[in-house]
Amino acid sequence: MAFEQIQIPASGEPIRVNPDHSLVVPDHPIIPYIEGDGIGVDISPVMMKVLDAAVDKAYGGQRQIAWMEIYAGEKATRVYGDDVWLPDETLEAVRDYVVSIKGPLTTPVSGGIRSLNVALRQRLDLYVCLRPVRYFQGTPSPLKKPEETDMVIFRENSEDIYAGIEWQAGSPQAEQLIAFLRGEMGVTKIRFPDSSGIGIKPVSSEGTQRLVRKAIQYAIDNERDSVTLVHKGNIMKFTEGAFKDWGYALAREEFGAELLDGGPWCAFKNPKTGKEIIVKDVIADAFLQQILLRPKDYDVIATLNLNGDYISDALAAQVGGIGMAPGANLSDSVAMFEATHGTAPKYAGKDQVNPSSLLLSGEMLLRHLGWTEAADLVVSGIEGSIAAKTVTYDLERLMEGATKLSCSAFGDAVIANMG
Ligand SMILES: NC(=O)C1=CN([C@@H]2O[C@H](COP(=O)(O)OP(=O)(O)OC[C@H]3O[C@@H](n4cnc5c(N)ncnc54)[C@H](OP(=O)(O)O)[C@@H]3O)[C@@H](O)[C@H]2O)C=CC1
Ligand SMILES: O=C(O)CCC(=O)C(=O)O
Ligand SMILES: [Mg+2]
Repeated sequence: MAFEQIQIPASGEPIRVNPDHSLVVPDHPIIPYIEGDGIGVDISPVMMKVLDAAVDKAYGGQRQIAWMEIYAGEKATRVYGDDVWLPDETLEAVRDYVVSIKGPLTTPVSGGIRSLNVALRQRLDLYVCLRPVRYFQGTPSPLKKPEETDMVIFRENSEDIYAGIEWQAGSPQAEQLIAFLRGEMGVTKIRFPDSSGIGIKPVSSEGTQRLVRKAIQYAIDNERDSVTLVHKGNIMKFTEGAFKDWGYALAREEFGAELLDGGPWCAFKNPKTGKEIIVKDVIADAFLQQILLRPKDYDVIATLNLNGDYISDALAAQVGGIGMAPGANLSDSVAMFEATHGTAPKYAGKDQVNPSSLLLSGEMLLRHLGWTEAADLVVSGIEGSIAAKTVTYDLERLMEGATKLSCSAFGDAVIANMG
């Protein structure tokens, strides 16, 4: 395989995928990375340094990541030319090298380019956005008992209003669609038809089923107690309401769940442990207050794309903020890890922000490779740094007696605290 701009490291080998989707991971896997816009320049080098140190410490030089830079966002326009934000060879590399990691990418509000993050997820059909939310002892939190927040979000990543099918107010397309809706579909509820932009919200049974299947399987494999379908189905009946109905139907038909008290809640026995797993649902607005008041009631969360976006940042705040929140975009074979937060432009290049989101995304990557010893070292390094109260500005400003470290110095503290 030859690329135009991507340099393939001579020292590494690609990861391969077996027909059953399991990975064949060489000792020197080539891992593509996108540096990212804004604070990407701060956190990505720290992430690579920390992961390299963890792998070295865990395997004494026998294993090593061969990093391969690939390009998207502003850096891609510098490397490939003015209007190239997401080169085809970046998509090819993410697909063909199977496991990758990215920094955040800027999306302008209102006009300008569409989200490159959404484009990566859609074009590679990375249909699960997996965002675990856990508490690290000592992290400042607005909650009295932040350790009770322990949830894993499965956010549908390929459809919903987030797919970006929309037309600007006053455009010929918006006018044509509004005329069609009013003239041929009998729609009378568009309050200001002459000045409305229009967005479309596709939600399918196929998209819902594959997402909810993954969430339930995760609950089985990780011995979790419940899966909650979060939706706004009372208002958006045939999109969010259908998500709930299709999710419950899948739990019954594929996992043998039986109705509890006449339903719709249902439950089945975990085939691995015999323990009951409850499948339940909650309306999204109520959920946002319950995660603050009764976080212990929630475990694995399956939700639609936009809800998942909001819920990710809300839950992150409960355990210390989006500087601490990792994630992964997954298809059945390809995995692209990324932080939950964005490019935080006001901090770009200042070596200030918390790299933990990306470090913990890297920790998920190591675990995905089966390199659990190295993954555990990243966790212990972060735990040790927080316990020692040596933290970046976002945590320091909320802690008493803490020492404020730069982004890169925090990475060094994580390395020093491994073990
Ligand atoms: N997956 C992706 O690539 C994502 C990209 N984006 C994009 O990022 C851009 C900026 O979005 P914005 O809404 O400002 O959201 P951001 O997540 O970039 O930043 C919002 C605030 O969160 C805090 N924060 C973010 N990252 C960190 C960190 N690593 N350490 C400590 N604090 C952090 C900062 O808070 P404080 O000011 O209190 O210090 C920051 O001002 C947009 O273009 C958006 O589209 C957004 C989300 C995800
Ligand atoms: O694509 C973007 O710019 C924002 C994405 C986002 O907020 C997210 O995935 O959590
Ligand atoms: Mg978001």
